[in-house]
Amino acid sequence: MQANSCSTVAQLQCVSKSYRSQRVLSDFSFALEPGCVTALLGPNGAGKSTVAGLMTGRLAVDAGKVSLFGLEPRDRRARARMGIMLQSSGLPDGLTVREVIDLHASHFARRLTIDHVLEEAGLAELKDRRCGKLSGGEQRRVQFALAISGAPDLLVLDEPTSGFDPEARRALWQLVRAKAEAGAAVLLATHHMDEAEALADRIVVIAKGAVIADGPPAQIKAQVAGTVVRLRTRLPASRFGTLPDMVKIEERGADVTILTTNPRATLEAVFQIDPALQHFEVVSASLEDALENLVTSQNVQEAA
Ligand SMILES: Nc1ncnc2c1ncn2[C@@H]1O[C@H](COP(=O)(O)OP(=O)(O)OP(=O)(O)O)[C@@H](O)[C@H]1O
Repeated sequence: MQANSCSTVAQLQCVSKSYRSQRVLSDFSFALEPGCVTALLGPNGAGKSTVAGLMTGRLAVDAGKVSLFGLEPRDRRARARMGIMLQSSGLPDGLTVREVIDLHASHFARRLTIDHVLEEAGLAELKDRRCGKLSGGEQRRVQFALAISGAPDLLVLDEPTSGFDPEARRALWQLVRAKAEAGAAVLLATHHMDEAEALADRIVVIAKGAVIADGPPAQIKAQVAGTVVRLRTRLPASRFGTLPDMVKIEERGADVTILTTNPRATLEAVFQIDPALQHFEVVSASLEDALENLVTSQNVQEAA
């Protein structure tokens, strides 16, 4: 992905941002391309919402430049091409679902029809319900409906599926993919690995306000090349505390799970400690393990 590609939808160039004395982003650069879901992944407080806030013009940079469709992000012409679903945004309790979508969509020249939005967001049956009487998950769906109602070229979704049941999550993922396939650029801020893996064409991992990995989901996984060794042992996990190439270890009863970068060396050491070991398996690390590994190794490098 070329940061300066002419097809870039949104771009942060060498951006810095602090809240009072706390520096959240330093010299941060990042760009979004059309037709691509970019997941911004990272631990709590990494700066994901701050990146989304700067890109959408809700926050102002201290230094550096943000451009949206080649314009200032607060420019009305740029905002007209963007749909946003934030972590928290209230809906008017007294308006029905249809009324609130109608009201919101009326600000956009290129709006979709209300019936189309209701259908796409799976809200047709709830259209006459007052927003104050919706469940948390249903309110999130209305927020998604508002985000797509102006037929945006850029969709910014901050933790879009929080409060969703598994079926509703998958339904929203399908809708988001369809928007990207139709050409929209999608920025997805999340700390759910399964969400990033299911949805994203590209994952950008940030920790402490810096990009520590950027690539397709498979590449992020391969970058760590971690392997999980699972054991069932009678020994306490503390006996395995200093295995070679071990990234982390977890114990649940007799089951011990070890994330390692060298399964052969780790297993050889395990057998030396527990020669009677009968039950073990070796599997590829999940994206979640890969992320944890990346963030941990970044912290270790910083401490060195
Ligand atoms: N308005 C604010 N005033 C002061 N500090 C803030 C403000 N907004 C965010 N921060 C701080 O900036 C840092 C980055 O916050 P941000 O919300 O961007 O992270 P995040 O990656 O989105 O976190 P989360 O996953 O928890 O939503 C955090 O330490 C947070 O406490």
